[in-house]
Amino acid sequence: MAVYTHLGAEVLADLIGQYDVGKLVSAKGIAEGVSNSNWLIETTGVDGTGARFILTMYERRIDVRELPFFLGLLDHLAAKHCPVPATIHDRAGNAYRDLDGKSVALIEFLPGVSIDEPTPQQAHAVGQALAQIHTASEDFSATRANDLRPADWGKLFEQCGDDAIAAINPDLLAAIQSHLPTLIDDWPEHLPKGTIHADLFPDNVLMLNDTVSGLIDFYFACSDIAAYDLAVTHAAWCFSDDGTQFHSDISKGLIGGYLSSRSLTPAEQEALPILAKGAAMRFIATRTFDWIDTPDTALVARKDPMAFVRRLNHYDALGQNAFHIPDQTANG
Ligand SMILES: Nc1ncnc2c1ncn2[C@@H]1O[C@H](COP(=O)(O)OP(=O)(O)OP(=O)(O)O)[C@@H](O)[C@H]1O
Ligand SMILES: N[C@@H](CCO)C(=O)O
Repeated sequence: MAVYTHLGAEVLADLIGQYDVGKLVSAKGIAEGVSNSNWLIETTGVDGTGARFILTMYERRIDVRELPFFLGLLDHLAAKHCPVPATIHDRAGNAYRDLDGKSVALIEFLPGVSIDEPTPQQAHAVGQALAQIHTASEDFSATRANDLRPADWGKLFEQCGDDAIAAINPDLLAAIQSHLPTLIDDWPEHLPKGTIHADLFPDNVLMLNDTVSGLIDFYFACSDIAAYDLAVTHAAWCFSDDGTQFHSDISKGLIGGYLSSRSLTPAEQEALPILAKGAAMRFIATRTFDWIDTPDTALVARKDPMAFVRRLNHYDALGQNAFHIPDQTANG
């Protein structure tokens, strides 16, 4: 369920009337997603041939003061022909509006479906699209600090408390205690930074066959290490959901796709194992926090932190061999 607020037909028609998109035809709540309320909006379109949009109401987690960064980034990337939805501005030029004390944005609808089990070709397309947004955002001037860096993972674990963490699974606490200090001490701060998506999971990618039609949900986007974004995407795409199986063909496809559009420096390549362990720890941290914070009777399904402990152990065991850097493109 992800429609937290009821919007009546008149309120919606009045809202859509603030944009040059034709008249409201229908609005359907979208079940996917947990952070915001989303509706699929159909209008008559400016020329009467019909048009579709996504209306997002920002419910929680997102600080409204950060909306200019997130929505400005979408506009910047869309203008550079990256597969991301542009925001629709109202007649006064606003990218977002206030509706009964909550912020709402109207966003371009992109076709496509999220893929659960990608093929290597699809992973290649995802890697390429990720590199494309890294390159296209090089001249995006706005910045946003990443609020989920190694020290922040530590703070989340402190808030949870060791006993509560061990109660989920003793191996969870053991993995945190054995890896977090090194990740904090050895985090490769010197690597090239830029604007990153930071949460490019399969549910945030829309695909039409082997083509990426949409990268969505940029609400963790921030200014940080570019290769960390590749590591996050690797951790998100190259394993079975529960983290028990590593798919090396997907890894090859993803990294090959990334390198086809943006090269990795030798330092970035060398840092991939620690970045990937960090990526796993970032999702262990938020999943552990959410697990403890969300009652097991809640409507929202909790995500298992152990799925990322298994990824962390895999990266720890394989080191550089978890990545597949083709020699001929390695240095651009
Ligand atoms: N621009 C878009 N075009 C087409 N469909 C979209 C678009 N944006 C969102 N969607 C659809 O809406 C669903 C929910 O969007 P999203 O994942 O951004 O939700 P959320 O609640 O904001 O995020 P989260 O997944 O972090 O809880 C997506 O799974 C997708 O089906
Ligand atoms: N994609 C994340 C949730 C958002 O941070 C996860 O699967 O844990």
